[in-house]
Amino acid sequence: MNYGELLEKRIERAGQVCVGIDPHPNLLKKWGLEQSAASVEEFGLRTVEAAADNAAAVKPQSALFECYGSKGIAALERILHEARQAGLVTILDVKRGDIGSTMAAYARAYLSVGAPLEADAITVSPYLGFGSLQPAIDLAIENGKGLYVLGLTSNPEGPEIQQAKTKNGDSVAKYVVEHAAKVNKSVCGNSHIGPVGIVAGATIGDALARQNINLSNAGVSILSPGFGAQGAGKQELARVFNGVQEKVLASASRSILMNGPTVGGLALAIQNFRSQLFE
Ligand SMILES: O=c1ccn([C@@H]2O[C@H](COP(=O)(O)O)[C@@H](O)[C@H]2O)c(=O)[nH]1
Repeated sequence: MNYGELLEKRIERAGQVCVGIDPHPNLLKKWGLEQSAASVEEFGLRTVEAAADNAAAVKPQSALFECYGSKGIAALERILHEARQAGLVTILDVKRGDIGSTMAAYARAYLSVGAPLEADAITVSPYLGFGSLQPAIDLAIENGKGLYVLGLTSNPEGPEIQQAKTKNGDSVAKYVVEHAAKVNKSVCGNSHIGPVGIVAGATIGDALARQNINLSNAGVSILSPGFGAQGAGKQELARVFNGVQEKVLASASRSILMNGPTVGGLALAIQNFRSQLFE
């Protein structure tokens, strides 16, 4: 099964919702956990349990595990493994991007079958040139994995680069989307979700329309952070993604995780997030 098929199947069952696993120090404290690798593992596993029946995907934030060194990475490995066992789509938010030869190694680290940090998809940065991502694209296609390329990120600093104009007058973000669409078309004709998705924050206002970015025929899954703690809600989902809402995988971390530490509290928060956006 390729990434698009996996995601579609899971969304059909549990909705267009992704739960971020971001064990920030203040959340660990709120959950009554100390700051340690064992705690972030506990934090992640409880979140996975809560998401298992209520979300399509989980998105661990790699940085918040890397803080704890090798033990934090081991915790991340276990969480990714358990999430995949639970049938969740795993998107590792690791925002990798490097020259092609190194990108190939990053791709092997996350997108190889049986790798310790194997995920179903990862986030990648196109700012060394879209072509630098080719080794990751190739491995994703080979192994039925996915990539989410940073297109229009949810943070306020994003537009200065992402919405800057390229030589032909189009924005960098439009260029990124067009390249993603080209890959998806070559793999699956754009009628289904292809291996290359786009990160587009729910906080970007009318950026898609202003830059004439068409996501409807691009074969992309749209990973959309910005909900909850960053301020976006149902109105933004409708306005920002007018006409392409069915492609959105809405992601929230802190606004859900603040409802821990119990699995029941987290599960309810995920259900509420889903119903507030999609019902
Ligand atoms: O454009 C982007 C890309 C990634 N993120 C990541 O998503 C979560 C958001 O957390 P919240 O607590 O829901 O704000 C976090 O891991 C970011 O690194 C993003 O916010 N925007």
